[in-house]
Amino acid sequence: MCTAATYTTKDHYFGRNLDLEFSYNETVTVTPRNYPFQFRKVKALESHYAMIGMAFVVDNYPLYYDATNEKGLSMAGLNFPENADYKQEAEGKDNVTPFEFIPWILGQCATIKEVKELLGRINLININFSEKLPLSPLHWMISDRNESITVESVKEGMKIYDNPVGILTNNPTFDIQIFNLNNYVNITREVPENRFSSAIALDVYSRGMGGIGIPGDLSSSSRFVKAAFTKLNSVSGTSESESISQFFYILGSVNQERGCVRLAEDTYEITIYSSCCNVDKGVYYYKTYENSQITGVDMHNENLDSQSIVSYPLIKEQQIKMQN
Ligand SMILES: C[C@H](CCC(=O)NCCS(=O)(=O)O)[C@H]1CC[C@H]2[C@@H]3CC[C@@H]4C[C@H](O)CC[C@]4(C)[C@H]3C[C@H](O)[C@]12C
Repeated sequence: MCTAATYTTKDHYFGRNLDLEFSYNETVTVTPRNYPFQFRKVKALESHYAMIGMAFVVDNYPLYYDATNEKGLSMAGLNFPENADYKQEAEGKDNVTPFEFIPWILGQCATIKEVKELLGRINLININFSEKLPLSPLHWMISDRNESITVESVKEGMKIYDNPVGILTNNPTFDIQIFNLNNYVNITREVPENRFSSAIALDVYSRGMGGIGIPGDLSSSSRFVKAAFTKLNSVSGTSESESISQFFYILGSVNQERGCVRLAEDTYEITIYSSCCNVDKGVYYYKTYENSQITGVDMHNENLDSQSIVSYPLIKEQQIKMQN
């Protein structure tokens, strides 16, 4: 499971939780403008927008999970089992594999408007990265500073949804996730009134009772509701520190704590990392399951005109600041 989110204060923020039972050794990776991006079927991008994000780098190829380019366009891939359906190569289309999708879009587009143009020609094809790394079933959230869309390649074809909430989790398909919010029309952050019945006196004995009914479990449809409510009601100062703190609280509202979701005898799904990218400044912040300190990588501290990718291994140990 995973959750992706956007948030706006003075600047714009994009990030995600990666929830999984293991990790691939992902790194915060900057791809500069002149790194030649090879693709299996379409022409290489010899020069393109620079990007920063979380990637598993294999044979000098960054397999991005989520990233932001220098224009502030961002994109994240999230699990979409049973629903994702990739196609055969088709003539007259841009045939791009799912593991090339993030570089293909972020390399060339600055806005959602431009993304929609490219998506009109794209065909997500069924080619594995390697035998060891077969395709994974994903769907994507793509966001610029003003809007977000959700992209799903399913049996019936490519679906592009406007995403007015700026949240994405996993199954079911996005139309159902959005429809499901109707069931929570009654939820409020205000002190609730007794609308149950005037025949009985009901007491608001605790703060937060307007939220009773928001799901607290870790299923993907429940996380969608919880994260949407938290994000849409978020209030924070506009400084960098206040913005990213609030952002990590939004993601934290749907954290997976070890022990709560068991996959096998000794295997539990956890939030491996949470990220928050300031898309205006190109700074990628993250926390890991064991390291609750925020670590940052600034893409503009790298030479963005170079040809070589730069990767920072995650700092995973807990950082404790002793006060005495
Ligand atoms: C598993 C993750 C989603 C997290 C999630 O939702 N976990 C719940 C699992 S469960 O639903 O609960 O069982 C997703 C998100 C991004 C993915 C990588 C994208 C690049 C690359 C694409 C290649 O084609 C295959 C290897 C590759 C490294 C991918 C591996 C894996 O697929 C990643 C990490």
